This record gives sequence, C-alpha cells and structure tokens, in this order.
Amino acid sequence: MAGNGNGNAMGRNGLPTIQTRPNGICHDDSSAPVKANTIDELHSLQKKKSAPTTPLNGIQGAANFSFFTEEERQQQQLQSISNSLASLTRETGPKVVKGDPAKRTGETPKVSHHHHFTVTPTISVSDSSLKFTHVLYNLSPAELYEQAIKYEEGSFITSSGALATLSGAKTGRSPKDKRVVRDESTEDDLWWGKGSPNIEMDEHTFLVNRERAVDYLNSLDKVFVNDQFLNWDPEHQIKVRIVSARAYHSLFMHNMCIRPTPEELENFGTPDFTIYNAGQFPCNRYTHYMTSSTSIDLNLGRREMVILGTQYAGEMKKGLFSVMHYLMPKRQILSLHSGCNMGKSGDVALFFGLSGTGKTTLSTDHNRYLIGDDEHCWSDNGVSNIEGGCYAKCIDLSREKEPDIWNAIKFGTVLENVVFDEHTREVEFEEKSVTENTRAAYPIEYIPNAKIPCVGPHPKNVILLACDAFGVLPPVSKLNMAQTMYHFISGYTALVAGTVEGVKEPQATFSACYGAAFIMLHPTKYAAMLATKMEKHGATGWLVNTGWSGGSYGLGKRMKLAYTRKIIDAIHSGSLLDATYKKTDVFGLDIPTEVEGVPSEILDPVNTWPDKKAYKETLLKLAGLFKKNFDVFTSHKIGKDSKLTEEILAAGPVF
Ligand SMILES: Nc1ncnc2c1ncn2[C@@H]1O[C@H](COP(=O)(O)OP(=O)(O)O)[C@@H](O)[C@H]1O
Ligand SMILES: C=C(OP(=O)(O)O)C(=O)O
Ligand SMILES: [Ca+2]
Ligand SMILES: [Mn+2]
Repeated sequence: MAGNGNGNAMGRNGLPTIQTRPNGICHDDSSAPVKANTIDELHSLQKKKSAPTTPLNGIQGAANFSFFTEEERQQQQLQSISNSLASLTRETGPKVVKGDPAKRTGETPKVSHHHHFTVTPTISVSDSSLKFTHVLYNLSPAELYEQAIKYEEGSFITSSGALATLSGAKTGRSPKDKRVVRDESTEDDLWWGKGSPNIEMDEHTFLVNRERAVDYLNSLDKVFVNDQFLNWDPEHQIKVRIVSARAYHSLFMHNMCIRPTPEELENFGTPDFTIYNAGQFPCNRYTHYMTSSTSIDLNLGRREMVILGTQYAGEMKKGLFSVMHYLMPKRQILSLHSGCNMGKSGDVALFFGLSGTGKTTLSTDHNRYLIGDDEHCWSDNGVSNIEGGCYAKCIDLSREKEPDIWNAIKFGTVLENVVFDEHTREVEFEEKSVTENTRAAYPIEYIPNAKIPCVGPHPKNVILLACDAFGVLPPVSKLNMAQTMYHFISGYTALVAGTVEGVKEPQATFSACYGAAFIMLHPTKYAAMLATKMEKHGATGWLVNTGWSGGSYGLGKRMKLAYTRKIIDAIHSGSLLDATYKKTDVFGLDIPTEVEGVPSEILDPVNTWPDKKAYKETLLKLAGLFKKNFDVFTSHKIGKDSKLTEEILAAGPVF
C-alpha cells in the first residue's frame, strides 16, 4: 500500500506536499514554536538554575536549627576563599566573586575581601586591590571541559569523550625540586639529609614563593578552586583546597580527590590544607634555595603547598600524599604507596611498588573490588583509600589486556599528553612523541567493580612489585617477615633508561618503602609499623617480578601480563600458600614449583636464560647493588627490640 504512514498527502515525486494556508504563507514545520521572543530569551530557557546547595538550613520549617542564613553562608565561603588568596604583605585580600568573568549576568556580584571597600587609597594599596578575582568554585566536569576547550591550548575531546590536555614542558614529577620548610617542629620529626627526599628551605623563602604564586593567581581573570576531601576513613578525613589557574588542574583534582556531596560542601568551612598551583609561572632563580625554574614547596606548619614552574598534575596528588605521610603516622596510621583490592570473600591485598611496576594495572582486576590504585592508609579500622580516583599509565594501553582502564577513558577523564588522530580524535596509545609517561586520571567509580566507600578490612596479602629489568628475580617468591621488611625497606625496581638513545643497561633504583620520594619520616618508622600490622593481622608477604624474564632488557622479554595476573590470582585464592617451594641461591627466596596457568619452567629464572654464566653474573651484580644500598640502614634499629633488626639484616642476599 502506498503512503508514508503519517497521513500527509503525497506529491508527485513521493514527497509530502507543502500546505499553503489561505493567506498564502507557506509553513514548512508542524511543531509548536518556542516560548521565546528573542534569542536571549531562548538561551535563558536552556539552562535551569541549579538547586541551591543549602535547601534546609535557614529555611522556615526545617527541622535543623541553623545559625546562618544562605546569604551569610555564601558570604563566609567567599571570605574563606579570599583569605586563602590573600597576600601576606598587603592590607587587603582580593575581592572575590564567584563565576566566569566572560559571562556578564547583570547580577550584582557578591563580593568578599578582608576589609571593606572603604579603605582610603594610599600608596601602599596596589592595583591588585582594585580588581576582582573571579573564582570558579568546584565546577562540574562539563563546565571544566568548556573552560579548557575555550581557553586552554592543547585541549581536545577524544573519540571516547575524554579530555586530552598537555601538561607543558614537564611531563613527569620533579623530585629534585621538592622542598620542605625546616623549622623547629619539622627539625626533629622529619627525615633530613642523605637519601631523604626532603630538600630543605626556610620559612622566609617559602613565603617569597607563596607570594609569587598568590600574586600570579590574583593577576589572572579567574582562578579555579576545588574544595574536596582526602581519605575514605571518616575518622581521619582531611579537607583540602586546591587553587589553580587551569581547568585541566581543577578537573584532574576533581577526579583524584574525594568529591564532596552538596551537604558536605555546605559545611566545608576552612580547609586543613591548601595547594597554590601556579605551575605556568616559574620560580625566581634569584630567590634563595632555587636551583631551577621549578619549585614544589611544602610548609607543614602553615599547611600549604606552593607549585611554581611545573604543570604536571601528578605533582599535586603526590604532594598531598607526602602531607599524608606526615599527618597519618602522627595518628599511628600507616600511609602506604600501594594499590589495594578486595576479593568477594573480603580478602584484601596491598600492591606496593615504584612507578611502572603494576600497582594500577594489577589492583584493577575484573574479578575483585578495587579499593584504590596508589595511596592508602592502614589503621586499626583496616585499610582506606586516600584518593577518589585513579591515575593510570596509558602507554601501549590495550582494550584486551586492560579492559577496565580502557573503558574508564570516557567523558570526565583527563588524558595527559597523549597523541590522537587529528580528524577522528582516536587516541594512539602506542605513540610516545610527547612523552612515554602518558596518563589517564578518572574517578574511581569509572571502574565498574570499585568498592565505594573505598575502605576494607585488614590485608591478608602484601605483594611487593618489582619490575626487574635485569631479569634475575623470580616471577613470584613467598617472603617471611624479615624478608618482607628487607625488600620493603630496599624498595627495588629496575627500569630501562628508555629516554636515552643507545642505553641498553637497566637502571637499578632503590626507593625506601617503595616511595622514598613521598615519605616524610625515616623509612624505618614506616617499616616498623608495617611489621607490627602484618604480624598482628597475619598477612603474608610476596615478591612479584613484573619485569624481565629470559634475560635482561634487550635479550629477554617483559613478563607476560597474563602470567603475572595468574600468579596474583593464585596469591589471592590462597592456593599459592599451599604450593611446594624451593629456595633460590643468593637471594634465598622461596619459589613455587608450580602455579596454575603459568609455565613451570619460567618460575625459576635460571631456566629461562640461555646463557647460565651471564645469569649468575647478573644475579651477583644485582645482589651487590642491594647490599650497597642497604648499608645506610644497617645502623638503624627497626621496631622496639633489636631482634627484628638483626633478622632483617640477615634476610638480604648472601654471596
Ligand atoms: N607483567 C606485567 N605486570 C604488570 N604490568 C605490566 C606487565 N607487563 C606490562 N605491564 C605494563 O606496565 C605498566 C605498569 O604500570 P602501572 O600499573 O601504572 O604502575 P604503577 O601504578 O605501579 O605506577 C602498565 O603500562 C602495564 O600495562
Ligand atoms: C603519579 C605518579 O605515580 P605512579 O607512577 O606510581 O602511578 C608519579 O610517580 O608521578
Ligand atoms: Ca569538584
Ligand atoms: Mn599507578
């Protein structure tokens, strides 16, 4: 039967005929007209005002009795932000106003600053006191996307909806530029001197850099402010404020910190810790202590961090991690540079390891609940994630090998320094032309089996990951307590120097507690806490080599991720605990003779090396490096009695 089904009369060529009204005017649309007379009116219909974040307080009939009206609360919030942004040398803080300066709404801005407008202009008043600082406060990912795309060069939406950005000249952390204020209180508490990551600076220099950052931020049209939380353990949660100049940084921290609910935000009050990220602006090399254009400065007394001269976003998350490494042990809580997940039966595993060893990859496991990929606390209540998001490496990412991370790269995710097709916007994950350290930062709930809230019971397994590019460490070893401590304090990994042309030799790195760059106290303090907790809760230690097999870098190959996953599965299930073990030479490690799903011959690395002599030489070389590194710890006592210390010293390689 002919006809198009919607009752329109058909014209000769099969198209519906256009109806002509009696007045001769032609109407080609049948839908109702919009309820607007002008374009401006039409646009005003598009956006609905967000519900106020303070629906109950101060409103009649609310059960809660409240001290403040909504107006007063808003005023206090602006005042708190103005206080954060205040110069310490001028009388008045900036006049803070919420909203994008590009949008002129015609509304009278709610202004807040230290004193009132009636300051008599004197020569001590600078131009900065005449201008407003526009604050973009806890924007949503969609708003931050728009800001980034409009105003930040190098921002693009990829085909899967992620926000691709560039971090500028710095595409990784700058540990040599991380400084900590040394004063009376930190003098005795912190780890200083040889091996310590804490490069000292004085309070005055900190204030010089702080002033530089604050002036820079106030000179901009607008700044981003994030008020968020750290630590999923409600008893030990920390309120953090991040002041930054880029939408990219605001979105990154939105993803990486714990996101407050509207109610929590309403009661946020004064932050416990504030970051001033002025990363586009360099530090001044005429300033005392400055050795480059970059400085990341921590002042524990003021509870502030200043970032100058680097836009690498990881600096913020790892900077806050350092702060937690100070604050948590003060409360007898152990802070851990580890990933963490939990099985269906509630068995928790920790994954320690330096950058690139597999914390993120192996804690993101489709068969287990993800608690977190990088930073945790272990208290008497169990474990808790410090963060609200994950920061995965993207180099050579494949959908097949890491499906959950692949699928998390969607709207809301920040993709740093990746390369994509200019037309399709498909990301080329194998491309290293900007950097090898390409990254994705996404909220933890983008992983389907994330455990929210991100807390769990006491760990059953403590897995130490080493990416051994020498290829001599076994794929898996079971450790006794002394060995666990020995390897935890050593914090070994060896990566290939990839960036330097022609370098074939793997570079051994020893980083105490698998995170020397972030710890604030002496490593033995954390080690002693770990030993106590593992003993108390009966956790088993494991050493897993996620690096080379069949020879060193250049000759052998990286361990297949599928095999490492099988090994990890066997640890989780408990089956590896019951395996048959044999002891290795030199390192004295207990290695299983069989692991389900893994070829048995690879379990003892000597079998995989065609050249046995080269194997032995390499093994001894690595043992020598371990011994040399541990020398600095031999004079330290670990824990209350010296028994553990002696056992730990004896748990190293013997040759
Ligand atoms: N056998 C393996 N085990 C773990 N990771 C592996 C393995 N082989 C290759 N990889 C790759 O190594 C990288 C590990 O990095 P990641 O998990 O981000 O480390 P971390 O979180 O500890 O910094 C990932 O890119 C992963 O794909
Ligand atoms: C963010 C970092 O952590 P990781 O490499 O351990 O994921 C980093 O080291 O810069
Ligand atoms: Ca936010
Ligand atoms: Mn990681």
